[in-house]
Amino acid sequence: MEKVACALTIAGTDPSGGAGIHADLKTFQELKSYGMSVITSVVAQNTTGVQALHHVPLEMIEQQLYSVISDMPVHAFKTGMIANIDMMKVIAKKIPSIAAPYVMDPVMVATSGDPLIEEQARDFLRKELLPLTALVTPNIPEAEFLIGRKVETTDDMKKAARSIVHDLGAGAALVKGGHLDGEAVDFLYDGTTIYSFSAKRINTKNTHGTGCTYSAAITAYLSQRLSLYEAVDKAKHFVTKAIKGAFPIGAGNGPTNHWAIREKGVFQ
Ligand SMILES: Nc1ncnc2c1ncn2[C@@H]1O[C@H](COP(=O)(O)OP(=O)(O)O)[C@@H](O)[C@H]1O
Ligand SMILES: Cc1ncc(COP(=O)(O)OP(=O)(O)O)c(N)n1
Repeated sequence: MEKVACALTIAGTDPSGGAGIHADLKTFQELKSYGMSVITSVVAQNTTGVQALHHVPLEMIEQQLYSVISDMPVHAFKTGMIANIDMMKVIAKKIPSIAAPYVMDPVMVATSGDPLIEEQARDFLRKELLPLTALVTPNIPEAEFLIGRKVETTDDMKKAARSIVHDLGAGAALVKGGHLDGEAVDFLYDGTTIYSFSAKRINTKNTHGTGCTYSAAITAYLSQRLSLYEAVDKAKHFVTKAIKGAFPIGAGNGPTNHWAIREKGVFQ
């Protein structure tokens, strides 16, 4: 029988299709991993922000996890939006039974600035979920929260990546530089070596879903048994292409896009 790489995302939804579960599944599909999902929250949102949140009941999150894990192979998985401590507890309990690399996108606020997780849950995520990861992928504000100090330079980014691994117990850390000026440079620390991944900054406001797409691409490549370095390297190329191809649709920050055809006059 042929083997298929299977990737799972545990996250919230985005009916406008740019972020969350929707971005993750599109990315898995494009990168030729078989995509599966467990929904934590149904989020009414679009390119302008978050309009409403509905949290899936805990027993239903647990049931979805059971349905996937008891029947399907999982070769790598990621988490995105996990809104509160109770949800985190349910997920943390199941993680040890998934024998696959865990990529955490420590989602806290949307690009629009709307909060996606409860204030008190941030500490739980740092103390209880982070040590279970193979990789965590914070942006600058997320890294600042995790280590409790400012991250303003590339040197600070490298130090943050080291702290997240050595002081907080993550398997590896990828600190992303999208929120700084200049080159879009990210630093990966795997416990021994710092690697950098750099791309020319693209002048666009259409970055809705970049973090989701990037961590999903890493998860897809890990599910295909690439090394952590190779997975991040290929995912960086993928997300850069997706930002280049982002759409000026919607009134706010348009979604990233990797392949849909952009013809003059077709969009808006
Ligand atoms: N304008 C941009 N041009 C090119 N790459 C970017 C741009 N903005 C972000 N990136 C890259 O997109 C990825 C996501 O980064 P970042 O914006 O820092 O995280 P998040 O989307 O979670 O806030 C990183 O690889 C970052 O370097
Ligand atoms: C359900 C859900 N999960 C995550 C996000 C964050 O996406 P976005 O606002 O685009 O920020 P980055 O992916 O760029 O960090 C979301 N909006 N919704």
